[in-house]
Amino acid sequence: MSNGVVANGGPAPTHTASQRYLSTRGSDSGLSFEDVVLKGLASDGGLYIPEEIPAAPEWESWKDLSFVDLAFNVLSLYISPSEIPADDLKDIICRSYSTFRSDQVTPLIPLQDNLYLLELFHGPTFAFKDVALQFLGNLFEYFLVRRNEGKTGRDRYHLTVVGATSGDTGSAAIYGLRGKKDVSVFMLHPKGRVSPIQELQMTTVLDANVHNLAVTGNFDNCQDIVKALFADPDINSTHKLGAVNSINWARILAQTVYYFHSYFSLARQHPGAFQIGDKVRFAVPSGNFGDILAGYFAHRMGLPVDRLVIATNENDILDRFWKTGRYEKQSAYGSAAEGGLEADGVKAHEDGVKETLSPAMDILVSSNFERLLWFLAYEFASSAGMDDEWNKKQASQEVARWLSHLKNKGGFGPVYKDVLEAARRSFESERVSDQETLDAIRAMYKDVGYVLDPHTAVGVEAAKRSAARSAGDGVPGVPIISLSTAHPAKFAGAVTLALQDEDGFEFDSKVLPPEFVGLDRKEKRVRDVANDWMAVRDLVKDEVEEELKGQR
Ligand SMILES: Cc1ncc(COP(=O)(O)O)c(C=O)c1O
Ligand SMILES: N[C@@H](CCOP(=O)(O)O)C(=O)O
Repeated sequence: MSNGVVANGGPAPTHTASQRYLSTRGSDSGLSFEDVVLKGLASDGGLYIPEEIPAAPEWESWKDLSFVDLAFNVLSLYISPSEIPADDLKDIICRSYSTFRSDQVTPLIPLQDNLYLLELFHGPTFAFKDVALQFLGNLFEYFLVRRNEGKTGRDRYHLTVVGATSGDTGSAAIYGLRGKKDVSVFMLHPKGRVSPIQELQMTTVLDANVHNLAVTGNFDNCQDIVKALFADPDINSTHKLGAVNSINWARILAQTVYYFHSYFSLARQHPGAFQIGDKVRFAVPSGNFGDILAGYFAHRMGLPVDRLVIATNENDILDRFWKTGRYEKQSAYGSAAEGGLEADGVKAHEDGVKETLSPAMDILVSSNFERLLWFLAYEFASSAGMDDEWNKKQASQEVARWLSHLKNKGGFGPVYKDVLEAARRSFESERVSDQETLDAIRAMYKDVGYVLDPHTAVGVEAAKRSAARSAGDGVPGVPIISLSTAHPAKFAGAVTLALQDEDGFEFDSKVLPPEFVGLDRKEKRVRDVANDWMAVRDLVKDEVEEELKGQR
């Protein structure tokens, strides 16, 4: 296909056909939006990407649109009316954002100087995941109602969602899917390694279709179990597995909207001073690389992005890649885990993951990085002057090779110089320690009275360093939008640690929203499971069977 593409050139947009999708590892191509949303992960283990990135035509004219209308325009570039009629898509979008507490959905807050905070936590579970998962929950429901029309009993398409969470995806997915017909949800979290509020948000949801599994292990173990289930042809075909993690393309797509929205908010806040067409920088607290990848897509669609600043905590595989061109689970230049140390008081597990104050980013391997790698490899292949099919094939082969090295040897790289240079043209990266996170929370509270959550603080610290670097290079003045990915009340421990000695600070009155009060007195449901994908597979099968018996 065809229309309005920036990735590979092509004619002007007409947007009558949906984008087609391919797997980053090359085995699948030509899939529809509905196929990739329901399948989640490709059968070769790859992630789905659009075959082309559409240019947003006349995006400048979207400046005064509401969030919902803007979302409709952005999503329509990827979903044609032949796949979801326009009125239905509008209805799905409206319902998804009617659950948010802010009428702007994702408001932009001026913090200081040229620094702005994009508050993404006004959805039901107080984290940025709601923006995509409210939409994805309604999208699943829409496709299932359509597929199951006139069908009864075992003929109905029943989706078995399996997801891994370090805390936020879990509750957002559960709130997006609880009580929905024809869907069961299994969320795996690392036992004891999510914050108390996050755990309560998940385990106090008692709907029959919601199943919380506490895995003895870390987040990467949970993610590996999910990927092993998707790779198992048996359960995948008998149980029609679905994904809610950012491996699901719909997650990334929905998140591109707030990059556009915040850009326009900035223009509206500064008429005259900030013109449409001026560049901005985005700083993004990063773990699985989904949120910042959405920014990359917005940029490729035409949004004037100067740089995307990756902000990692001490689990810094991304930062190390941007500095060295190597993507390795263990740091070659020494980590607390290798030395068995407790650097800066950070607990390092034998598995290499460090337990930090920003636990949602305690990730060894960032799954969405694979999608960026494909585009970088594609750009590199395109310089050889061959046809587009060849370029795509080359990119997929390269990605498959890199990912196989990651799996079998624990890493790959250094990548080709051109690939790293292309990565550095769009992105820069920063690593922020726990101590620096606490300092950032404290400084922002002292300076402007704003309470940052620890993940957001990692982003803000990175944003400030990025601004300082630009000023040093003689190019000051680019506004920076730092993404605020969670409400501070979700991470009481870190926030209290940072602010307990500040005059007048009191967590319950200053930070805690009424929605969290009394959560710990509610009934909970959760099952402990070993770090063993086959045990999880058997449990999922049994539980789905029970659920279906109860319904039919
Ligand atoms: C609060 C918070 N901030 C940042 C991140 C990192 O986002 P991503 O995994 O999309 O890079 C997460 C988890 O995904 C999160 O829950
Ligand atoms: N930080 C995440 C980890 C899963 O990331 P996802 O964006 O791929 O779902 C979480 O909160 O669960």
